[in-house]
Order: sequence, then C-alpha cells, then structure tokens
Amino acid sequence: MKVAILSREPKLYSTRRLVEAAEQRGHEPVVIDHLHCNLVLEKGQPGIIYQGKRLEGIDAIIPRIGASVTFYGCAVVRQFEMMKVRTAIDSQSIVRSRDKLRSMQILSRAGVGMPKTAFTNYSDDVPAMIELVGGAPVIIKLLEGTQGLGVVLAESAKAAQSVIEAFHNLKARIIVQEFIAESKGADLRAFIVNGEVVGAMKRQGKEGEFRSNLHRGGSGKLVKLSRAEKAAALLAAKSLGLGIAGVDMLQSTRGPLVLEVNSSPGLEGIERATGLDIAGKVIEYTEQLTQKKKSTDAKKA
Ligand SMILES: Nc1ncnc2c1ncn2[C@@H]1O[C@H](COP(=O)(O)OP(=O)(O)OP(=O)(O)O)[C@@H](O)[C@H]1O
Ligand SMILES: [Mg+2]
Ligand SMILES: [Mg+2]
Repeated sequence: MKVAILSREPKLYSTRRLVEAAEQRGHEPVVIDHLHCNLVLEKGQPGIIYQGKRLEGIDAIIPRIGASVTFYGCAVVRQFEMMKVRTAIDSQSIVRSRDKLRSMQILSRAGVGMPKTAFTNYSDDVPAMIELVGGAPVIIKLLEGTQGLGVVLAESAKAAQSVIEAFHNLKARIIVQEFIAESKGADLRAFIVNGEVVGAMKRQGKEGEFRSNLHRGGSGKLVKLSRAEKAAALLAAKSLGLGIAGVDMLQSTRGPLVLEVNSSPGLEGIERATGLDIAGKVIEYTEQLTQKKKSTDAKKA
C-alpha cells in the first residue's frame, strides 16, 4: 500500500519509525506535512494539493497531528476521508480526544473510572467547585494543555481559589479534579492498537514532581497491566472511537482512573521502555483497514 504519514517533522522518532516499519513490510511510505496541504472543494471531487500537485493513489494515512494544529490538521484528515482514503485515526476522534472536557464527558457516560472532575462557567463560587471534587488538595488543568504544562496541584483551598481565579481572569478554560495522592507521581500509559493493548509503561515523575510526563523529566519502565487496567484502557479508547490510542491512567485504591486518551501517542517512550515494535503494529493495523476497504469495494462492484 501507499501510506502517507501526516507529520510536520520527518526526523522525529515516531515518523522515522513508521516509515521504517512500512518499508520493512514492503509498503510505500511518504511523509506529508499536513500544514502544507491545500484543500480543494468542488462538486463531487474533494482534493488535496501538495507541493503543487494533486495527491493521487494514496491508500491510507496515519495522522500524527500536534495539539497546536488540531484544527487545520483535522481538516486535512477529513479531506482524506472525503476522498475515501483510509485513515488509521478518524478526524472526529482526534477532535474529541483533544478537548479534555469533551473526552471526560464521553468517558464518564461510558462508565470508565476517572478522578472526580468539575467544570464551571462561573468563578463566583470557587469554594463550591473545590468541594464538588472532595476538597483540597485539588488538581487544576487547562482544557487543552499537553506535556504536563497547564496542570497545577493546589495543596490548600486558598491556593486553589487563587489559581482558579487567575485562570478565569485570563479567560482560560479549566477543569478542577480530585488529586489522587496514592499514585505517588506515577501514571500508566497503555498503547492501544485495534482493540488490543500492544505495550504499556509506568512513568514515574522525577523526585518531588507530581507530574509523571517524560517531557517534565519523568522516566518510563515496562509494566504488566492488571486485567482491570487493560479493560479500562480499552473501554476508554473504544468510547472515543480510536483504533490507535495512548491511554493515561492513575493507579488508585479504587482501581485504574483514566486521565486522558491521546490520539497521536508518541512511539519513542513506549518503544524504548518496552523494547517492542509498536510502529510495526500501527502499520499492520493500517494495512488491515485498506484490505477491509478493498473487500467492501469489491462487494459493491
Ligand atoms: N488528578 C490527578 N491526580 C494526581 N496526579 C495527576 C492528576 N492529574 C494529572 N496528574 C499528573 O500530572 C500528569 C499530567 O496530567 P495530564 O496527563 O492530565 O496532562 P497533559 O498535560 O495532557 O499530559 P500529556 O502530555 O500526557 O498529554 C499526569 O501524567 C499525572 O502524573
Ligand atoms: Mg494530554
Ligand atoms: Mg497525560
């Protein structure tokens, strides 16, 4: 198959690994910078112009859309969908997963375990917000933060009050969340491909840091997930409609609590921690999608 990896950076570990894994399996990979795709819309013929030419003959795409370009990136993915190109990750699911509030709403309905979370439009009654999630300490999060930036631990109700007021004053949307102390600065990342956990790691924040993000100095180690952890991760990815996902969970006394579901999960941390060929799994899944398409097209014909 001719598979396009939508990525801004051919040199990035994840991009390189996907190219390599596709080549190893006899496919023809190309890296396309989604921000340099121009979309053309006309009757019956949605198209994409890239480097001056109309894109033709692509069987499937693997989107790697950064959080800062969700809008444009998803428009490009949607255009491929309109052109009947198979995508390893749907545009809809990327949009859903990018908004922490929207995804928590979906996960809550689906019965996925999560830290108790509150959201409000008013800053008038901050103490009530804090009480809603069980009182201080609480976590305060920007709705569209990533890499652990925009996640604050407020140890006291007073600190929480001033942080929430400051964010509201900046017109930044936030959620307030119960702080799960027993996870001790660690979290679990489950990498899911096609309804299966293909690799998992435990990330531990550096000394004195409650955030376990690798970008904040945390380190990842191979871990074997419990049955409940696997089930929670799979249900979370499925509820958001993601065939490929990185599900972040905290270990708590009441079982796994899902924090978020990433739709462009990085490969470097998970492949280094587990020693597994996760890129290969992603390519094999994408291959299956194109085969499914071929057989439905054949049936229609
Ligand atoms: N409610 C909580 N209780 C305890 N620790 C938490 C809580 N929420 C977040 N953390 C810690 O902070 C880290 C960052 O939080 P979260 O994953 O929600 O933010 P992020 O900025 O979107 O990160 P990512 O780069 O993974 O997208 C988590 O990995 C976890 O270690
Ligand atoms: Mg995130
Ligand atoms: Mg996270």
